[in-house]
Amino acid sequence: MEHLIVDNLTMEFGGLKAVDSLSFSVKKGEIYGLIGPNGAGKTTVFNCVSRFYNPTSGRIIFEGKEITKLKPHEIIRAGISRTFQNVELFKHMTVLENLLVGQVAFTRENILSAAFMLSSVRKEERRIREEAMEILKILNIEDKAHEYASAQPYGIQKLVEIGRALVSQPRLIMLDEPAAGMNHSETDELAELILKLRDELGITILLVEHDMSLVMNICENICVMNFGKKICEGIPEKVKSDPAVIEAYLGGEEIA
Ligand SMILES: Nc1ncnc2c1ncn2[C@@H]1O[C@H](COP(=O)(O)OP(=O)(O)OP(=O)(O)O)[C@@H](O)[C@H]1O
Repeated sequence: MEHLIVDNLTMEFGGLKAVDSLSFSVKKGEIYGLIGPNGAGKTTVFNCVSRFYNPTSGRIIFEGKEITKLKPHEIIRAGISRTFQNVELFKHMTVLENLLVGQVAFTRENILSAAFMLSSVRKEERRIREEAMEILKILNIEDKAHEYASAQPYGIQKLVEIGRALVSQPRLIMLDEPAAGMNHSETDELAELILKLRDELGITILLVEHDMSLVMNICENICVMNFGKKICEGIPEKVKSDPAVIEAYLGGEEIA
């Protein structure tokens, strides 16, 4: 079943078509890679799907419903969340608090009852904390829960960023260069984590990443972009040996 369909998407900035008539679809439970040289348009696609950008034309369909006109917070409620290229944590909060920020919006209780701290609200708070701790367990960083985010090495901060994207219980998560700045062993652990998110939580993964060995190892299908357009799509073996892909990457990153 198609989980996410990007249909003929175009995003123009002035005269520049950052995304140019792009179509691809991601199946439910798939790990799908979106790759391409610097400036190819990958992050712009994420920004269109998460509705930070208003696409110039085209449609985005999630679970059979068109989401092209939804607002960013409605996208999260619809079941899609994302991470960003640069880690943007609240550095003076603990790791756990970073996951709890913004959670009030998701509770079933209203602000007025929260003000009186009704027992149902306290229960709701407890539930949210327990869920956040569960996420930290999945990420294998529950022992860091009460430490400051800023005290963590970069690799852990990137996991906290993924944790924040998980609190809304997404059915599809878009990861924007999660391995950037990670060393080899951190990247291997990240690969295991992404597989776990898919296999154990059933989350569909859309991955933008420059680390080609990570992409080739865990993605089932890959869309390669260059200058906003799709130049190749398919399984890793096909993409790796495609002449247009090799040409696009010449002088850039090597394809593992
Ligand atoms: N808000 C914007 N205003 C103007 N141009 C933009 C904007 N966002 C992106 N672009 C341009 O769109 C093109 C695609 O950028 P984008 O960041 O999507 O590429 P990318 O494939 O994610 O690159 P990288 O791998 O370097 O992150 C670039 O030429 C970029 O300068």
